[in-house]
Parts: sequence; structure tokens; C-alpha cells
Amino acid sequence: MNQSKEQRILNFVLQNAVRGDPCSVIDAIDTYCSQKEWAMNVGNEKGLILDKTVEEINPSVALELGTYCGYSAVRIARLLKAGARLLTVEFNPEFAAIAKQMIEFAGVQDKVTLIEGPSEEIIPQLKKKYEVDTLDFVFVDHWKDRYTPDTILLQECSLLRKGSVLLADNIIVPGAPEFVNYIRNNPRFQCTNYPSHLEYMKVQDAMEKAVFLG
Ligand SMILES: O=C(NC/C=C/[C@H]1O[C@@H](n2cnc(C(F)(F)F)c2)[C@H](O)[C@@H]1O)c1cc([N+](=O)[O-])cc(O)c1O
Ligand SMILES: [Mg+2]
Repeated sequence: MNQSKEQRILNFVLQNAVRGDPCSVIDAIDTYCSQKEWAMNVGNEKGLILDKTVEEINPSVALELGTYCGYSAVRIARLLKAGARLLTVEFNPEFAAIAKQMIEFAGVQDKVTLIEGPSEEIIPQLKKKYEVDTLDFVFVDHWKDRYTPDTILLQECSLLRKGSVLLADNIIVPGAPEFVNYIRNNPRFQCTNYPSHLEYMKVQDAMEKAVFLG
């Protein structure tokens, strides 16, 4: 049975990155996906915006929606202080299996909890099953039509507190117009747009930061 693109990305990392070195894993994925096969990792240009946001917040508890191959999970986890943790949610079992290996190879597995399942099921479990009080940071990078319902669900589950920061990928491409309309017109969020480019392409994209005002 021929390999998936995601398996080829993982194989390239295993053969070209350094075990326990998250930066080498990030670089290897970016090298493969810019030279061999495009893939929907946040990439290095938008990844630097992600890095700066994570460093600014220095979260104790972070959530990622949309693990995919684990690129941004490794990116976020490498910046977390001792004792801080990232919960990352992935719906697709094949992608989750790839991401698990990616996270372990990078050596950040002690900081990362990979949760497999749909967000509408997982988000309501975060408090009781995953011992979350509130979330300091949320990276939103899953199905674009889920950005709004899941942002509403996070509020309904009292997972956001005054100052919680959401960072959403793909505001332009593929786009999340309903989310942009929702979040920018919601007085409970303070929004900032960060123009950038689609990963590995000369195409305009952007990220949106939304601070929950409580
Ligand atoms: O479609 C894109 N992303 C969708 C990303 C989807 C990923 O999020 C997972 N997921 C689904 N639900 C959950 C949760 F958490 F809810 F359970 C997690 C899916 O299985 C998939 O791995 C995309 C597309 C382009 N592009 O240029 O086409 C560029 C990008 O940066 C993109 O992110
Ligand atoms: Mg994305």
C-alpha cells in the first residue's frame, strides 16, 4: 500500500533531523514541504508570529485545535516553560499517529498531550478529564468552518478567562470569513490582524489574534 504524504514527511524528519532537537524537526518539515511536497503546516513565516505570541503569553496551559503532523505542536512546546503543557486535538487517526511520532522524535512529549477525537466532544471534557481550569492560549488551525462554533464552545465551557489569547491561522487562505465576522464584532474580544503569507507559497494569508476580555 503506498505511503501517505504525511508518512513521507515523517520519514524525511526521521532521516534528516536530530532526535531531541525540536528546531531540527521544524526545519526538516519546512525543507521537505517547500522543496518536495506542499503540506498545511503553519510554516516558518507564520510560525514566527506564533512563536512571538507564545513567548509574549508564556502560557502554563495551551490548547491547539488541529495537530495534523505535529509541526505547530513541536513549535509551541519547544517554547513552554518547565511544567507548562500543550493539549493538542486531532480528529484523523492517521494524522494523530504521525504527529505522535513527530512529537516524540522532537523530544517534547513530556509537554504535549495529544488527544484524538472531534472538538465538539473533546472541548467539553477538558476541565474534568484533562484537569484544565482555564486556557492561557489557544492556537486555532483546524477545519475553518469549526473556528466559530469551537470558539463559542470554549466560552460555554468556561475555558477562557480575562486575558486568554486565541491565535487563528488562515484568515485569508483558505479563509475563515464567518469567524472573522464573529470575532471582530464581538465586544468580548480585542482583535489584531497579522498579515503574512500562506506556508511555502507567495500567496497572501494572515493570522488573527483575539484576546478574551472576560
Ligand atoms: O484546511 C486547512 N486546515 C484544516 C486542518 C485540519 C486538520 O485539523 C484536524 N482536525 C479537525 N478537527 C479537529 C479538532 F481539533 F477539532 F478535533 C482537528 C484535521 O483532522 C486535520 O488534521 C488548511 C488549508 C490550507 N490550504 O492552503 O489549503 C492551509 C492551511 O494552513 C490550513 O490549515
Ligand atoms: Mg493552517
